[in-house]
Amino acid sequence: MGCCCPKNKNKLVEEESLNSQKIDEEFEKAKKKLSQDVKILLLGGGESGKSTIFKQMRLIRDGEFYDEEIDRLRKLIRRKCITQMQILIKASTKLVIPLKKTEEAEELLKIKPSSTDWDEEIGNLILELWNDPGIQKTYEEKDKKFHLDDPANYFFDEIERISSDYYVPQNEDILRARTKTISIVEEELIVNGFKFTLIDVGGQRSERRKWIHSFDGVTSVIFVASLIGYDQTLREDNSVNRMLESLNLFRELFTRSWFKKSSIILFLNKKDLFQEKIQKVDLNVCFNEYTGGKNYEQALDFIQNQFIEVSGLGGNENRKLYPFATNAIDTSNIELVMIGVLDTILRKNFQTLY
Ligand SMILES: Nc1nc2c(ncn2[C@@H]2O[C@H](COP(=O)(O)OP(=O)(O)OP(=O)(O)O)[C@@H](O)[C@H]2O)c(=O)[nH]1
Ligand SMILES: [Mg+2]
Repeated sequence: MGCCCPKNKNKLVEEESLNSQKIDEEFEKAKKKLSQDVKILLLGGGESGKSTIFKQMRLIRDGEFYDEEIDRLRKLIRRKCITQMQILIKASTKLVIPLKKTEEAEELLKIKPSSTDWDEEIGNLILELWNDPGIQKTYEEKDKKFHLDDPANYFFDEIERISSDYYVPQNEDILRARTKTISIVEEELIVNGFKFTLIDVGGQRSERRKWIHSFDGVTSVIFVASLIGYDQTLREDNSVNRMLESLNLFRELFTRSWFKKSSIILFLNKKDLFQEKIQKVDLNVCFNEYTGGKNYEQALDFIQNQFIEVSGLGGNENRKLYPFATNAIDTSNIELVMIGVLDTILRKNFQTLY
């Protein structure tokens, strides 16, 4: 029989803990050097939250957004308020939902968002319409019957502030202002003292063929999937469910073996909106076999397992999938998660040196 006397056992434990302490110390020393070469690619379907995570990283690095960006974003946010309300008005007509504020609706439809300067009258129109029960009823039909940007209600609720002459977009507004990514954006970033390169690409179908150019030398992929996609269809194809598209895309990453050597991190994003949606829309609209009802944890677990299953990494000890539930609007959540992600990536890189 092997040695089992307490004295030797204690010695073994001591040696093991000394060893792991030594590895930790070496890892801390190597961390700075290793992080220089870390290249992380954000992948995932359209509107999953990649660029919002990218923006958060820049915010964490710089502490604020630049003035010239703020000017552009003020215009973008106001333009969005007009276009999103126009979508709601048109949807109400299509769904035959009567409005009380028909004159205001006609006025707003006449505005050309890209060539009109903002004035407070536009803000008043939007406020009146947002308070119209017909518009509220139409809003409840979004996702099921038509597409609207996820944060549209946030901007409408804030319309008086946004409409004011003194309006300066706050970080919360900027993080919610959406523009579809149509290029590849690469930036050197810093979290917790460690530099790395983050790459953001467009997630809609037409953008994906550009991805291949970003794959070179990638240390890690953060795959971003929107948790609320289970009752949404793609903007680019109304017959395809967003969650299923995201799972297919994820499967493709593994079947094509593009990232054989990279660590794959999964961000199950928009957990804040998911928490609300799961109370109203059952996950079984997308997955027949789901029986967990409105329970957030069960629903989250179920979705996570779907991703683990398609990756085929469930039983693979050498190649693990690292899942995180995230809220890309919440700076402290993203900072905390990124510290964990970087640590995981660096440790993996470190292990390959030995
Ligand atoms: N509430 C909430 N909104 C989010 C979250 N993540 C992203 N959003 C919003 O969702 C919208 C789409 O996010 P983007 O970051 O532009 O999505 P993307 O993946 O870059 O989209 P593409 O560029 O088309 O591929 C934006 O309005 C974001 O503010 C989240 O975790 N919570
Ligand atoms: Mg984007």
